Amino acid sequence: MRTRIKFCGLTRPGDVRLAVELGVDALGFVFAPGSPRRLSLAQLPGLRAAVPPLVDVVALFMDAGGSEVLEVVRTLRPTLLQFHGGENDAFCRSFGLPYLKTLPMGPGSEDPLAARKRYPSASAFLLDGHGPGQSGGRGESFDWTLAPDLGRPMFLAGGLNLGNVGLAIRQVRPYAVDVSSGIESSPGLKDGEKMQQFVDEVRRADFQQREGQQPVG
Ligand SMILES: O=C(O)c1ccccc1NCC(=O)[C@H](O)[C@H](O)COP(=O)(O)O
Repeated sequence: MRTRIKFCGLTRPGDVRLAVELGVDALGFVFAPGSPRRLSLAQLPGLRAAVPPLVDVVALFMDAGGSEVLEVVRTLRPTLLQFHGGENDAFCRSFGLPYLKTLPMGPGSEDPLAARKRYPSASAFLLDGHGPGQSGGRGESFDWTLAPDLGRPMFLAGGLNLGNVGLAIRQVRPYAVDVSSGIESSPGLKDGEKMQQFVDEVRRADFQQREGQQPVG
């Protein structure tokens, strides 16, 4: 199976267009308070217009109120929601869209096998490197040997970059990899070269898995 790719924290239509050209499967747009990647409603039409069919548009929230989520859903028309905070399953599913639930994997985090039981409606889980209650997009990795089979598609996130994503895929075999700061020149501004190289590394790791090859170098 090929590893799906989600780029998170996009803020510019040009970055969106390049991600689409590179074949990225899902694009994450951040609405978390205090994030350097947080978008205003005014930015959304231009970003949305840059996404063609068959690419997922993911709206990411962290403990937002229902009215804020609804306003973004109306304006952005996401295909998936991502909840990063302490939202419960009833809230996450109340918008009538499939959702991803982020599970923190940093120090002090709950066992993900216990945490997933509280989200029976989640379409997938995203394991991220930060601790409970913290924001993401900070390049924090975690011990991948702690990533269990959650019985649903798993997105691996936290500190991925072009230097480690191949190893992550070989070791964890996630459904998808999710990256934000590892493909940026500064928070919110994606770097075209890094985006391209990240995708190349994922494709290379998938090819090696398929062909049973050992990595070179
Ligand atoms: O990206 C943010 O600024 C952000 C703020 C608050 C909550 C979540 C946030 N991002 C979550 C993501 O999905 C990131 O892609 C994920 O944490 C991975 O980030 P990175 O370690 O920088 O690749």
